[in-house]
Amino acid sequence: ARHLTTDDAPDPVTGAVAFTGAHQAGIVTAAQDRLHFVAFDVVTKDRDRLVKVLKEWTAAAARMTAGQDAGEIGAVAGIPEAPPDDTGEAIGLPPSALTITAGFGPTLFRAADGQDRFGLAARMPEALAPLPAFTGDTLDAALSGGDIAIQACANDPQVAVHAIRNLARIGMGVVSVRWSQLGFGRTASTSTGQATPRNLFGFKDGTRNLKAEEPDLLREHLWVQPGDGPDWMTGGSYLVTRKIRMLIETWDRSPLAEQEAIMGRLKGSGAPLGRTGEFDEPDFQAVGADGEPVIPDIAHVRLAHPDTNNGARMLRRGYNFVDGSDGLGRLDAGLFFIAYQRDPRKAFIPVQRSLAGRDELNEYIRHVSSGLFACPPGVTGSGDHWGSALFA
Ligand SMILES: C=CC1=C(C)c2cc3[nH]c(cc4nc(cc5[nH]c(cc1n2)c(C)c5CCC(=O)O)C(CCC(=O)O)=C4C)c(C)c3C=C
Ligand SMILES: [Fe+2]
Repeated sequence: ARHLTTDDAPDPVTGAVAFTGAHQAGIVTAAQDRLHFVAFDVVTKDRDRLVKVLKEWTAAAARMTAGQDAGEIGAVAGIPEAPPDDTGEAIGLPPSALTITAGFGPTLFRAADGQDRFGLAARMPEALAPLPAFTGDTLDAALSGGDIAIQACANDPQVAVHAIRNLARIGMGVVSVRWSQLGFGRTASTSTGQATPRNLFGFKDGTRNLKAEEPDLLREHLWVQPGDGPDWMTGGSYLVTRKIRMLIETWDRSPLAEQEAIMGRLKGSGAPLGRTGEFDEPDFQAVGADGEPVIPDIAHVRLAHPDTNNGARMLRRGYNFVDGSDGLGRLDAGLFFIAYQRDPRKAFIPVQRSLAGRDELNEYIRHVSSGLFACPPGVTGSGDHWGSALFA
């Protein structure tokens, strides 16, 4: 089991990440290479049926993260007359550092028409108020929101997909898939032991991130603290997802120096402009021989920096995606942005407001989907389940 400072390293022998602990795994866990993310709509009005699924999901998630079949009988050991309690495509595959992380969306607490669907409205945290609209948003409602989100991350795509598929199977009749996203390359490091990966613009992404080895910063910026809101969220974290289409063909025709000015960092090393090392502090005061700031005023890293945003910090954990082509001769590619934080009103919202109006990057990106979810603390033992304190 993990402690407050959370050591989420996979077991050296089995490659499994512990499922139980003070916090959910899959947040500060060293970002795995693959993602399958799903947002569900709850299609029942029956609160007991919903809680039953949450219990079954928790048991299945505990089993799958340990490398076992989703159900106790397994994919091939049951009676021939019944559908198996596991779908089988992960037979023989190791745990692959699978983590399964659950969150609850605003609409679970209160429907768009104000209806208190499951008697939870009084328990909705203020921090879960729906995100505001941002300048330039081109969101697709069908790809946004959702009552319950499940993030499955693993180092094998088949293991991540198997996890989501089996939870969807177990939830049939109670939840239905609203939207889902595959991601193939992490775009962030969440541990100082990890090399910084690159996004599809070719830049190192995740250099300056909250990392597992900084417990004081995690307490301040990542984990919900006692007194922040309803008790059921203490030890949890708020998840923001944004599917961001990247116009990579346009980007690929822009000069290297322009790309670096837009990001505010060098493409090769990832160093801030004017410095040499990836982890050097950016110098936002430095002025070049031409009298212009070395890091332009509209550079992404300046606009996203805590100094520009009242100290705002978040743990980014996104993935690259390519969803085929768009029918116009271009790849449908981008970044599935994932950020966890103690309070989105003090992190994602102000930072995105700062970016939305001014960031030069906006010429090359489109936000097409948005999600906000309250991820409760970790489950602590065999009697516990996702949402136990919320539904108590
Ligand atoms: C609202 C939050 C953010 C969105 C949306 C976002 C989109 C986005 N970012 C990149 C590429 C990079 N971002 C980098 C740093 C960075 N980005 C955000 C926030 C959002 N980015 C923050 C808070 C930071 C860190 C700022 C800091 O503390 O210095 C970087 C630099 C490397 C790094 O530090 O990670 C890159 C590169 C893309 C391509 C993108 C949308 C598609
Ligand atoms: Fe960014």
